[in-house]
Amino acid sequence: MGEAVDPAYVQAPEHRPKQSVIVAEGIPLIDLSPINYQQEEPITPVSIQGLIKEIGSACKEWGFFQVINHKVPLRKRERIEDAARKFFELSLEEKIKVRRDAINVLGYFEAEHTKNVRDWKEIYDFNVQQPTFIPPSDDSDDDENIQFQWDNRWPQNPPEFREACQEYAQEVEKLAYKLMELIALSLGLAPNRFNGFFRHNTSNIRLNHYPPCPYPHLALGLGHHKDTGVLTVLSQDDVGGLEVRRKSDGEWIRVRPISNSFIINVGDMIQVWSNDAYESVEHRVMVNSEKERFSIPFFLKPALYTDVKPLEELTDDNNPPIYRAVNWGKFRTNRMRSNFTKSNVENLQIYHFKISQ
Ligand SMILES: O=C(O)CCC(=O)C(=O)O
Ligand SMILES: [Fe+2]
Repeated sequence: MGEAVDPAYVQAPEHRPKQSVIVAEGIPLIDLSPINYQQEEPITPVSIQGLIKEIGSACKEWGFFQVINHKVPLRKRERIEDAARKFFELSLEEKIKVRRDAINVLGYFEAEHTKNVRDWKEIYDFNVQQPTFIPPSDDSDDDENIQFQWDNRWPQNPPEFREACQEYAQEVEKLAYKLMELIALSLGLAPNRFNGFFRHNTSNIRLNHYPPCPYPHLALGLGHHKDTGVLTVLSQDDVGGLEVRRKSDGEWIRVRPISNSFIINVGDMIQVWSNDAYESVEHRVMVNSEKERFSIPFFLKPALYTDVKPLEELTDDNNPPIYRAVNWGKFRTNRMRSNFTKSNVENLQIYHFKISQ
């Protein structure tokens, strides 16, 4: 990545980062110490009314919050961070041995596009569960319906990479399910209401590396987007750069790094299940010319065969469903194609599933 500006990375003027950064009050900070997410039984709502309220209003007002006292062991988090750093330090030649391609959707990739502009980053993706592979339902009207391969592609180096990734995945997954119980309760649902959707889940973890960028005022580490899945649990380092679109006024707000915390955000599927009670909110990542940055999102995602539609308990005559069913496998496949290269068509977005009123 030289000094000359590569037009592939240049954002349209309205999407370029602003020089002044608003940190303001920022997204809500929620203390999870009232729950013990290690226990197997669903949480009992009585003792945690306050927490459920906080989660509910954070989901409604921001779609984002930050959690502390989450009980994911710091040691495991540091271990995967260290493995990620060592992996990205390898030569490009080494890294492309596990490079993603049009069929293998997991592994290393350095040419991601978001909304058809190239992101200033490199990534590594792995699935949390080795899938019992269930293809998106037979789709004869879709001539681009390719059979993707979902096998994890582990690099040889650093040697501890695979173990570090898998250990961390287990811990962060437990946290994600506990958060789903809290979110269910905050919507007035039974805590285990969402459990059934994740038996053959397609959850994945992404390692993000944003190298220093010589023209940070023109490019973005990651262009503005919404997360397509159910829930994201993100670990960011202390550099900062993540910005969230504030719902109240549309301003971009910087998320302040807090050590040993996680950033949680609602994805498109919660938006559909909740019939817009909780919305998936836009976010993006700024880069800077001095420091590289690392982040590790865990994306909770349902089984490929899941039809996601507004939950019956949350809809009635006065609040009719505003979405038709979204088949997760098809939605994901379609989006995956568009992340791969620059294309001339608009990406499939969740609003395309809105029932016209
Ligand atoms: O790097 C970050 O802080 C955010 C990453 C993100 O939003 C994503 O990978 O979807
Ligand atoms: Fe994201």
